[in-house]
Amino acid sequence: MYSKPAELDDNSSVYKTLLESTKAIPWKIDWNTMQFAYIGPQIEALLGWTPESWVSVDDWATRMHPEDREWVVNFCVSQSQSGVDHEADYRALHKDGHHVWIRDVVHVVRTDDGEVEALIGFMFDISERKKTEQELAELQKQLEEYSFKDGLTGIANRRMFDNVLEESWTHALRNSQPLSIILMDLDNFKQYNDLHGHLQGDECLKSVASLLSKAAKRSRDLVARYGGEEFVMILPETDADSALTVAERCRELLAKAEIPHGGDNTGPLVTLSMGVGTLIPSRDDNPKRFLDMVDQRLYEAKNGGRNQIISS
Ligand SMILES: Nc1nc2c(ncn2[C@@H]2O[C@H](COP(=O)(O)OP(=O)(O)OP(=O)(O)O)[C@@H](O)[C@H]2O)c(=O)[nH]1
Repeated sequence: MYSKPAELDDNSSVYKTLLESTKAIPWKIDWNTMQFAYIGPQIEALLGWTPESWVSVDDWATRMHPEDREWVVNFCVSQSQSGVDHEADYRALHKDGHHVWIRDVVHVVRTDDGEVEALIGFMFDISERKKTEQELAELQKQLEEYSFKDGLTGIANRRMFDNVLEESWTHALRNSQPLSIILMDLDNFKQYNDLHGHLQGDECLKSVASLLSKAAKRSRDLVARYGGEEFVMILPETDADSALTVAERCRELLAKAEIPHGGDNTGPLVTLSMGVGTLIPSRDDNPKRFLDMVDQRLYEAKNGGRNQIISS
């Protein structure tokens, strides 16, 4: 039978020093009593609780974030009962009340006849790693938002518009429902920029985006920035009369906002030209042709003297 070399016993103080000088915190739990047989003194520096205060597994479980406790305890108990080494990440409670992210890596020690005898493990402080992970997740979220959002005005961008149009088209086709689109373009905006400066131009675009968002009231309506000084609205399940009502509401809201233009040969206020289109899609149509038709109406509105709505 294997017997431990004598120098291992002699070296036990060396091992103890080594264990207690690592950043990872060693511990041992006796399986029969569920009591801590040992925990490294480093635990106090990490969590504030003295080593002596870790008496039983209950101390371990109660010093855990309530949202983590149930699954971590259940997981660790079931893995240990099956004799499987395992690890778990959870938030441990610091004595002063805040939480510290811990990774507990657990080895199940068994007797020669296979009975679980003890659990030994190391706790690692992974708060830095978790912080980085959380920051990355936050950045990812922002990136997703930026890629579907127009950076200047905060409303949906062209990419979002393309996606929503595709989706609304399919829905309308499947359910034989009307779909409306309003294309809008600010009048004489080049002159506005020339007169008031590009920054003021940007402010104007932001105000228009905000008031258009108020004009589209249903949750499935979408207002997007289509391009420079062009905006677009998708109005699902909306017939021609209702779409015209929304377009008129846009014009009224802009008139009420009274954004001064003041260019030569323009009215005193900023205005919009609009093309409105409605159809119940059939298999012979496609979204691009529909958009071209609405764009043609916008063009007519411009040619007809601007600040007007062409809907048929
Ligand atoms: N400030 C600002 N101006 C923009 C932005 N995007 C486009 N524009 C300006 O919008 C103007 C559009 O000019 P045009 O296409 O000639 O149209 P317009 O002067 O509005 O004339 P009509 O459409 O015929 O009424 C250009 O001067 C662009 O520089 C932007 O993000 N910010």
